[in-house]
Amino acid sequence: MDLKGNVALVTGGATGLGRAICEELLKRGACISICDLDSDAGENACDELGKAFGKEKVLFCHCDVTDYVQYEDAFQTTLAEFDNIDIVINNAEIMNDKFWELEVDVNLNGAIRGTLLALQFLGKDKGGKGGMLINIGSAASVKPQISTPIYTATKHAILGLSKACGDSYHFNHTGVKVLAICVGHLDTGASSHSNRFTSSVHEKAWQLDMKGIIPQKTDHVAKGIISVLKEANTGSIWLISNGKAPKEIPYSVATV
Ligand SMILES: NC(=O)C1=CN([C@@H]2O[C@H](COP(=O)(O)OP(=O)(O)OC[C@H]3O[C@@H](n4cnc5c(N)ncnc54)[C@H](O)[C@@H]3O)[C@@H](O)[C@H]2O)C=CC1
Ligand SMILES: CCCCCC(=O)/C=C/C=C\C=C\C=C\[C@@H](O)[C@@H](O)CCCC(=O)O
Repeated sequence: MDLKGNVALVTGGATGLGRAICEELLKRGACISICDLDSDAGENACDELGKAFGKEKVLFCHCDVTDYVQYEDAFQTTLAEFDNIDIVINNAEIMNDKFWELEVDVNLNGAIRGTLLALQFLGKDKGGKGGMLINIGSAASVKPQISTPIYTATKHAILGLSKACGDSYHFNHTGVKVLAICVGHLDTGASSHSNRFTSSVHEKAWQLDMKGIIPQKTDHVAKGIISVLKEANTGSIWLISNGKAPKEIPYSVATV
């Protein structure tokens, strides 16, 4: 897919899946703004990707998604550098139920801040040109991860946020397509720290959560995300897990 001339802002873009997404976007001609709390990793990613794809195409903005003002500054800086923002990817996260208030603030409140800012900066009803907002969910958005109930709660909430904001009622006003892409386990090696669980019972449950899981390469998932970007309908939910191709999944709710 050709993304020439598009500008994407990616939170948590310094490492892991976020960085792989940045690389795939650059390969397709987009400019990227890496927004991350980790300045060393962010500057490093900016240098390396700038060398590979052109310095003028890559920007690093130090940004803590728990801080609305910093997050808004990142949008302003990106706009000043590239003149437009077409794609926003809410990817930053932590998985640590021991620090659950921070976990909620990064994973859920951070995605809410990113959603409000994307609608403010991209929304046609706010003078923008429309665009696309991708919220990165997890397999834990649709199947409870019993070792980390609070992480599970944050990732379930991503679906409600994306479905409601991505409804065609809102899209007709804003021109901003909203998708949730749920990702299964990655081979980033981030999975094994024991100090992310609230008790030894929860830590033991991790073995059950990991049963039958095939960890995925970040570049496989990043490619999958790019492949659904343009064709997906607003409000749709996608799953990329166990190394398979992306598939659209239904949003199940009881009749009310
Ligand atoms: N690692 C896995 O197995 C899975 C990951 N996911 C989802 O994929 C996405 C990416 O995960 P990974 O690449 O594994 O994460 P990671 O831990 O490798 O990278 C997360 C990035 O977010 C940044 N970050 C953390 N807190 C931040 C904050 N307050 N403000 C700005 N940036 C912040 C970190 O500095 C880091 O660069 C997340 O949304 C995660 O929930 C979903 C399923 C499985
Ligand atoms: C059936 C449920 C499948 C759930 C898939 C899922 O979401 C799995 C996630 C697995 C690992 C996530 C790791 C996240 C790591 C970051 O929180 C970490 O790199 C941040 C460093 C701080 C820390 O160690 O706490």
